[in-house]
Amino acid sequence: MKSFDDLYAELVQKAADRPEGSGTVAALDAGVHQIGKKIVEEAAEVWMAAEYQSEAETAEEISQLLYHLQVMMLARGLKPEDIYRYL
Ligand SMILES: N=c1c2ncn([C@@H]3O[C@H](COP(=O)(O)OP(=O)(O)OP(=O)(O)O)[C@@H](O)[C@H]3O)c2ncn1[C@@H]1O[C@H](COP(=O)(O)O)[C@@H](O)[C@H]1O
Repeated sequence: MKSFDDLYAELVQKAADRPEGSGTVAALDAGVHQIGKKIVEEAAEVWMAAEYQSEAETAEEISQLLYHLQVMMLARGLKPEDIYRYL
């Protein structure tokens, strides 16, 4: 099972290697404004899933929000440690 840190390491590699078809590379190229819009969209989907959908569906939406937050971390040059210090 993939952890938060595992996913971050994978995304760092994607950003460096820039493989064809990577959604992460496309999102990073689109920039902070577009990534921010996606975060807001995914956050709303988490909210709606938590109110009206199953636990599994809510968990999936949360995973997608975490992914897009990690893309924003990469776009702004933030590492997990930079976030953990505030937890
Ligand atoms: N965990 C994720 C992940 N979660 C969410 N997403 C993206 O976020 C979107 C969220 O889905 P929605 O249901 O909101 O779909 P949507 O609105 O139709 O999506 P889009 O039209 O915006 O693509 C998905 O379509 C993916 O593009 C993710 N994209 C990639 N990953 C993982 O990130 C890694 C790198 O991925 P690539 O860069 O694509 O190789 C891989 O391990 C992937 O599994």
